[in-house]
Amino acid sequence: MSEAHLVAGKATPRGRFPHVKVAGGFAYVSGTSSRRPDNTFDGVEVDDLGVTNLDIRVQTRAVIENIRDILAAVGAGLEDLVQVTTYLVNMNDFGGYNETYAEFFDHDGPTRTTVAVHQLPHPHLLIEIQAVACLPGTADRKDDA
Ligand SMILES: O=C(O)C/C=C/C(=O)C(=O)O
Repeated sequence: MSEAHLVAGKATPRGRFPHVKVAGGFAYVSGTSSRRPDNTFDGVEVDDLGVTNLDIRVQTRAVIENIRDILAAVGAGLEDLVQVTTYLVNMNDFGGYNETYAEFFDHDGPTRTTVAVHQLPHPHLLIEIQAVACLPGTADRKDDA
């Protein structure tokens, strides 16, 4: 038994899949980017000369905040995350990503894996994160007992 959710107010998925699926006391969040509901992106600026500047810190923050909003729709929060997989298009961005990540999580946070991939679904994207949370109030959580 599982329950798929499209979350109002978040960017519409670019394909036929939900933002998050709840199953077995866990919430599985689809790959999430810095895309805004109007399909523009946080962490993307075009200057007066038409040069596009991409900011890994701004994108990382926006991704995590989008995941926070998606989790809120199923009654969970960033503190409930148990596993995170991060996709970067360039490992040179690891430092900026890692610094911003540390503003949200510590060593007691979710397990994490970070990999570099050839491309993400839009050329302005530097980062995408997929995550799993353990829902509050489920039998798997010792701290709810
Ligand atoms: O929603 C986005 O902006 C990026 C994520 C897309 C996917 O992960 C996907 O289409 O599978």
